[in-house]
Amino acid sequence: MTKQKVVVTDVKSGMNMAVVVPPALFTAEAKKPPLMPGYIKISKKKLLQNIETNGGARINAWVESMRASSPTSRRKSTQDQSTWTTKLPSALNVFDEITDASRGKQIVMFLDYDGTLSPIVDDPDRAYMSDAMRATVRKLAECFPTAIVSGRCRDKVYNFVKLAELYYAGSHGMDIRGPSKGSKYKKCPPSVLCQPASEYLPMIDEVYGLLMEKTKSTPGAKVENNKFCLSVHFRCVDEKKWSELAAQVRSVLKDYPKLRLSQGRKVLEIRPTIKWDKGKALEFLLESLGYANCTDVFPIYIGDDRTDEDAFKVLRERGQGFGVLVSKIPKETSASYSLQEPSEVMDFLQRLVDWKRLSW
Ligand SMILES: O=P(O)(O)OC[C@H]1O[C@H](O[C@H]2O[C@H](CO)[C@@H](O)[C@H](O)[C@H]2O)[C@H](O)[C@@H](O)[C@@H]1O
Repeated sequence: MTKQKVVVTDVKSGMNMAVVVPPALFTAEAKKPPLMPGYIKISKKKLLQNIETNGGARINAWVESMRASSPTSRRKSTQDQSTWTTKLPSALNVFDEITDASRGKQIVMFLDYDGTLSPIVDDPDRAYMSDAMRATVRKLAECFPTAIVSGRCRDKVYNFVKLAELYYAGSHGMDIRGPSKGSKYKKCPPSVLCQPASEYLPMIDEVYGLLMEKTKSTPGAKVENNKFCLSVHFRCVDEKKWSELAAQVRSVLKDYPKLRLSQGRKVLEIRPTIKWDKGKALEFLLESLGYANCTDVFPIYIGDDRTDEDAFKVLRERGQGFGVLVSKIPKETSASYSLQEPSEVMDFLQRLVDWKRLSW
């Protein structure tokens, strides 16, 4: 029997899952045409009921989702690739269209860090950004207000980027600070601008301790404290141990209903259930910069991860600017354009700088 891949959101954990299930679990909805090659849209409620009653497979669903979050887990077919580039053209190929659309408007740049400005590496503590990328981002920030929006703790991402003239939104946007010096776009003092989850700090610290203890028996697992959220990395965990790790994380989180789980690239991300994400951070930053109700603002958000989708969606809903997804493989996304990897991101940023300097 052929198995099928579907994307659902776990209503209890809030986690997006791409799961592989046998056709017996599908409703008639599954017969509708797929959204993207290899994916089928079905009733989330029905699928979750089916999953829950079909062997109590919550942990299995997590593991399937963990597999799906690995870029190498999907084979690239020629059809996938051509659908992908038709649906999401390269931002480099349509550069003139982009600059035409922004004419007369204030471009504001939002950049994710891992996988966007720095290549994905095994050790999260060694995800360095190249000097060339740093120099490009520095020039970019001279041309446009620029913010880094990351799942990482703000101090940590600052220590990688090391540019004081930028805005930083760490912990998936739950910790926002303005430029500490040298920005002509500084509209506010360099103090902390927004920390909507500060009451969760003690809980996050407690859960960090529990997860460290619980996961220490799983070789390769790494828990990262991102201040207002936590990351449990499984990039270096043997795939055979993923269900063990998922069970360990689940056993801790079941006692913390005020925390939710989402997923990034080979990482389980734990954060407060508050309605705040990278999309809200983008809106907050636009407001701080004085562009809240402006029609002539043109935000560009570049990111590679599921958590960046919240920001892409906000841009679509506002009908302003656009999102650029950094990915070599097809993904469901609300972004409008794509770039394949950080080196292409650097080329795109450099072209924006050159274009802006020509028009000065
Ligand atoms: O929003 P981001 O800036 O993209 O942060 C998301 C997570 O990025 C980091 O993890 C990812 O990059 C690591 C280094 O390349 C890689 O080892 C890991 O597998 C990726 O998931 C960061 O360590 C996490 O805390 C962030 O949540």
